[in-house]
Amino acid sequence: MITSVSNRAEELKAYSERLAKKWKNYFSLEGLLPGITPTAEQKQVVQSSEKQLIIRGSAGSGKSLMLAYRLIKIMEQAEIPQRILYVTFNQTLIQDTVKRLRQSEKYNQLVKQHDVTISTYHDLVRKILMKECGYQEINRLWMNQQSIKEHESLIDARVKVVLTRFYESGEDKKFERLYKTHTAKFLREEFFWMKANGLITKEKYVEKERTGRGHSPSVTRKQKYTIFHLFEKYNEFMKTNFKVPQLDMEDYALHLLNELKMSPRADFKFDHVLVDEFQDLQPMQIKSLVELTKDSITLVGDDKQRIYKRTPVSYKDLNLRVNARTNQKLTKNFRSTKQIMNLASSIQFIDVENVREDDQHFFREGKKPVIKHFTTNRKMAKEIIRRIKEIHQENPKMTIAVVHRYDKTELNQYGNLKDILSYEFNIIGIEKYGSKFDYNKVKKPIFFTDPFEIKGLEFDYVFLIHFDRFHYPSQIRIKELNEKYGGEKFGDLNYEKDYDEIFNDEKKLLYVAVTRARFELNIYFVAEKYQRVSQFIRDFDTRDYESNFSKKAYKK
Ligand SMILES: Nc1ncnc2c1ncn2[C@@H]1O[C@H](COP(=O)(O)OP(=O)(O)OP(=O)(O)O)[C@@H](O)[C@H]1O
Repeated sequence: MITSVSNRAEELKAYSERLAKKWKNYFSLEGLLPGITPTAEQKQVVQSSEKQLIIRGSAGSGKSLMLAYRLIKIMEQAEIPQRILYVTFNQTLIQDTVKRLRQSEKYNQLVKQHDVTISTYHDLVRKILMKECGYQEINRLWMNQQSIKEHESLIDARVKVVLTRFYESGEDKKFERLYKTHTAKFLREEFFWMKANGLITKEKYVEKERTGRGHSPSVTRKQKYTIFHLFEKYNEFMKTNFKVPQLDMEDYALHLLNELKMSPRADFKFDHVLVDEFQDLQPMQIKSLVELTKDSITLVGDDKQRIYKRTPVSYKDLNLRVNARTNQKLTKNFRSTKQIMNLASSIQFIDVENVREDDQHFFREGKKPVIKHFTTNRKMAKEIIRRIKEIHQENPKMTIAVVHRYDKTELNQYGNLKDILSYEFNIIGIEKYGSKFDYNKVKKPIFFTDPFEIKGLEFDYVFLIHFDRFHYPSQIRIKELNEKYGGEKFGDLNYEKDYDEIFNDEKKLLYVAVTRARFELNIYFVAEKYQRVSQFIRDFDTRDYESNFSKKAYKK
């Protein structure tokens, strides 16, 4: 009798503890941000109390928004001040995140009680290394296409010095000969790949198969020893040849991991880490963020939007335990119309699931996207100007982006589309994304940008131009590939694999660009004949778009 009473008391105690825990973890999402009523699946990912959580979902499903909600939840439920880190890809996305969070009364109240850092990965690590670990000046890295290219060219030049010294000193005689195609640029790519994946010991590098980057030029096992020697020489050069030791962009994660290994209880660790656009972080960068976390980590992303090269990794190697509870998905789309997403989700990739997202639900409907052919730039410009003026007449505050693929020199040339549009509109770059504009002005703002710069952002109307076979896929990339192989090499398995990979990457860029549009998507191209349209049109179902040319040839 006595035992049974005490058992019951135990049971009751356990029950009330479970209930209390449940209530403690319960967090009300109502009215946190104006105009937003989270869906049941969104609530579920915010409420999750998993210490490691990965949230996936197609473009516009509210991943970034739910990450912001999780940040607020963490702050509200904490009994003592927390150190919280929110990592996003670039400066524009930081501004956008802060702007979004500031709209929440609750965030404004709570943020004063906690230590919240919102930063890009590289800025964060730079700050930790300099402020906490005694590193000397580290140059700041900007996460945009142009700065990344400049950084890569700088490193190419340094690798070239190392390579020249290697040959001129006669040291090369002691090693397996490299091919002519093993240029400084190739070596830099190889070194970055090694660092990004943590293959920094001879054994690991020699054993690792080549994945997630080009297959050319080929490298024999013996040559890998030569390359590893050059890798060590390069690292030494970066460390000792300058007034202060230099870091390349893939060094950051390795240095941070090293510091964390030396002091596992480091003060600079965070209680909670939240990561947006995690598909574009490298394996070692993700690993370092996992290690930088004391309590919880949430990562959100979409593999279809991966626009920077990354090797497929096993989560286990990154110390991430992934199962059904820790890996969640959002399926309702809040940004784009059903018609825009129908077109976007028919783009076929070779490295991510190609399911036409039938489980996806939509918040809004609209016109079918239009693909239009023009014979001259002027004619296209005239149509863009006409349509934008029409949109502005209805609502001058609508955000509009023209997404081009000009390179830097083309952009400075006279007579390009930017030039023509600037007579009518205030042409602005993506760095102004968070700015306020005076819409009463005659010249209204329109964004003129390339697809790399607009990940994570959204616009009411998108005009995607250059949808021809020279720009999608970029013929510059195909040309570089052909140079590597000494011409087109169809029939050569490696060439074909690399060729397909370029197609795949370029399709992801297209996916990112088209999924930025909220209400309307216009896809334009200029060519003598409409048959010069991008080959990617073949992925689309002809019923999903309108065109001013015959679609017959593109029917599947
Ligand atoms: N429940 C909701 N109610 C209303 N609007 C919502 C809701 N969820 C998300 N949105 C809106 O949908 C848009 C897309 O959200 P968000 O930017 O978070 O998507 P995402 O999945 O991060 O997109 P991407 O992968 O393209 O970065 C935003 O304008 C957001 O405010």
